[in-house]
Amino acid sequence: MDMNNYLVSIKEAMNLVNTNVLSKKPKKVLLKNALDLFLAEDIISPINMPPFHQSAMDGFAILFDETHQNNFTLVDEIKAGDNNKRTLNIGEAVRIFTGAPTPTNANAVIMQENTSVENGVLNIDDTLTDFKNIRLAGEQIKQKQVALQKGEKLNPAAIGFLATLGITEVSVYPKPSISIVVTGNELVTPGTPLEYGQIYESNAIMLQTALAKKGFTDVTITKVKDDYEATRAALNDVIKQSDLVLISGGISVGDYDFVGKALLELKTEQIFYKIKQKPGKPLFFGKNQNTIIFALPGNPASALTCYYIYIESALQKMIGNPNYSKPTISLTLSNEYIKNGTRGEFLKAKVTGGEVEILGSQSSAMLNSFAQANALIYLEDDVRMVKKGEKVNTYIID
Ligand SMILES: Nc1nc2c(c(=O)[nH]1)N[C@H]1C(S)=C(S)[C@@H](COP(=O)(O)OP(=O)(O)OC[C@H]3O[C@@H](n4cnc5c(N)ncnc54)[C@H](O)[C@@H]3O)O[C@H]1N2
Ligand code: MOO
Repeated sequence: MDMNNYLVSIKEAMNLVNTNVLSKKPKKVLLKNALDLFLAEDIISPINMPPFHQSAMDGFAILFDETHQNNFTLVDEIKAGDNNKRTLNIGEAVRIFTGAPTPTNANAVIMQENTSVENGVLNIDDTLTDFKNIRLAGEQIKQKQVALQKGEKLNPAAIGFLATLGITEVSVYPKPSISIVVTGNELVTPGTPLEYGQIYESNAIMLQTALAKKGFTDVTITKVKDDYEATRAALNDVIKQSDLVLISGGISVGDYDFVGKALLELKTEQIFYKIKQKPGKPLFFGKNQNTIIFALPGNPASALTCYYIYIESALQKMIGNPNYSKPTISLTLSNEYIKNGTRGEFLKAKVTGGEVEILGSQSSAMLNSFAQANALIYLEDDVRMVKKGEKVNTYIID
């Protein structure tokens, strides 16, 4: 691995993530486990839906023609679920209920509010039109037609729709298994008193909940000390076990930053290391066999920014989202900001109404303003300042 000083641009880094992360192999899953996953194949309807001509109302199914438009003879009753496949003669009617199969040649259902019955004869106070209140067999979808196409996202309606067709399993791109590895001698789990020199570990729970928010829950967390052997052993394990490894800290140039060296030792292919951006300059992205690896800078705001900008896209690629792009809008800025340096910047920001405000505490070590942010403003490398009233490119984080 070349831990050199070349910085890729933000655009290059985004492209490299998009081109190097591939979807997982499709897998059959039960429909109830397929929410928000993407179809890996077209779904062909095994049946007509509805499967039979169906009454849309409680009332009477009739067979009329131009000579016979009233005074129908009641000959039967059919309720929902009845296995009664019958026909009518002209001038006949059956009592019928919503969802019941209409007589196969019935040409209208009249809702009961518009009828009266006397001595077995049905009188109608309604206009008669062909197939009034009848849901025709196959009118929603016909057998062998494509119900949903490959690449469609399975929302609850899609899942319901497939269930109406009797489908129980679908082939989808599964979610990745994810390992979060947290490095740092100084880190203590919240709940324990701090000693001098220690801080509370917060990146694991932050990343874990960010993943959970997007439906990624197959996550394990490993904590390692700043020790080369321990780091290498932990990374070796998680790389073997996971589709995606997110490492926090230890990726910079300090004497106790062992992540880069360990990844190299484990024959990880470096795709990039360091981006011309603030925060999150020392972001490492690579592959080891089929495992995608991001080594995130330990500074909490840097780690989370990298998650939103790069890892969310990688996750969408992994689950086969065919057309994902980060939700971006151009908004009017409500305050001014002077940018130092030539790195592109992602600024914690708050969108209210049609405007966006750059928040205070932009330090990559701080989360206090990030906690109130719902957006990241992207300023390109060559921007020096942005003024109130200017339009800025804003990524919505939700
Ligand atoms: N000589 C240089 N030093 C540094 C550079 C540089 O280019 N040259 N880059 C700086 C930048 S920018 C960043 S970002 C950090 C990244 O360093 P590491 O990824 O090696 O992260 P650590 O040193 O382990 O931690 C940085 C910071 O974050 C705190 N931290 C780490 N993990 C957690 C956690 N899980 N929960 C809460 N806080 C965490 C850690 O205590 C440090 O304060 O390097 C700069 N240095
Ligand atoms: O790149 Mo570091 O993430 O700015 O603090």
